[in-house]
Amino acid sequence: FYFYSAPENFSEEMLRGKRVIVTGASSGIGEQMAYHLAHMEAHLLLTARTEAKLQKVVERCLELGAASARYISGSMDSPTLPQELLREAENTWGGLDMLILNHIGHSGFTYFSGDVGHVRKLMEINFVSYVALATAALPLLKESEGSIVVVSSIAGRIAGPFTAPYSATKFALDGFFSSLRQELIIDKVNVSITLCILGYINTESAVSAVSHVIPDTPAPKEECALEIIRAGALRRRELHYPPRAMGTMLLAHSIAPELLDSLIRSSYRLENVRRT
Ligand SMILES: NC(=O)C1=CN([C@@H]2O[C@H](COP(=O)(O)OP(=O)(O)OC[C@H]3O[C@@H](n4cnc5c(N)ncnc54)[C@H](OP(=O)(O)O)[C@@H]3O)[C@@H](O)[C@H]2O)C=CC1
Ligand SMILES: CC(C)CCC[C@@H](C)[C@H]1CC[C@H]2[C@@H]3C(=O)C=C4C[C@@H](O)CC[C@]4(C)[C@H]3CC[C@]12C
Repeated sequence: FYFYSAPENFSEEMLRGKRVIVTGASSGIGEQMAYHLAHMEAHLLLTARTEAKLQKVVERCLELGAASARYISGSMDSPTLPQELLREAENTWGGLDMLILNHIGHSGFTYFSGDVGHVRKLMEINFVSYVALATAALPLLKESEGSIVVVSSIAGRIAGPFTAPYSATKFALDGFFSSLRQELIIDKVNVSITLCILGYINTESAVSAVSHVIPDTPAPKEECALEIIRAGALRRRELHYPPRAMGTMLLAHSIAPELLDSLIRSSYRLENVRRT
């Protein structure tokens, strides 16, 4: 079924000494992934825009036991940052084992305003930079038989209201990386691609964007971060987290998409959506 067999059981030792890049590592799920990986004694190269936050995360990673930890700050709308990061990995480690693509640009939770420029910019940050990073990393990952982990969302499989530009960027990731996975298998290249389909997670940015509209309790970012690392290490095709809620949504979407759409609309506090 698969030309190589993936490991069945996860243990923290799988990450010991591994060389890992995490994007969007200054806050939220990316920050939590950095802490888990540090505890597992991985080598870390972190990135995001805010240098002051990255400095603190790197410090904490070293306290937690990271084999090494450094950062490069910059915005993913810069076309040179992906190559800069991979050059750093090659120069300091001589290779790379895992690339975790997690960053997103800011997007509101509201009716589509008609701002096409915002869509273009978000595509650049949330999608094109992922392609550029994976492209720059592929030679190193081929050598190490490493892994690419792409953090996406249920909003990248099922489109709900108020996330049109964001959803588009996440659907694009699925199209690109699912096609690339097929090509790697055809070419017998042993680099795994894991797509993470996440539900509502309790990061500061998500809670402040949607808690006035979405009454659900968000899932914990710490556990979410660990599940992403585990799925990547086990070379899984996809992660669904939280598993039961995402499983139910995806099943409902395939059986009765219109019914699910209407349930989603009726579960939101529409009167609280801020029109900009
Ligand atoms: N939280 C949730 O409910 C859900 C999250 N997800 C996915 O999980 C991932 C992480 O989300 P979450 O932790 O909530 O997000 P956060 O907003 O907490 O973190 C986003 C990270 O991206 C960085 N970032 C923002 N803009 C840029 C930029 N222009 N260039 C480079 N880096 C940038 C931020 O740092 P800085 O500002 O310093 O650059 C930060 O480190 C995303 O891929 C998201 O789509 C999926 C489903 C639900
Ligand atoms: C079937 C689904 C479309 C609807 C149900 C689940 C809803 C409640 C969940 C699932 C995915 C979630 C969003 C997400 O992926 C990422 C972000 C980016 C962040 O910066 C702001 C919040 C936002 C828009 C989340 C909002 C809440 C969403 C729509």
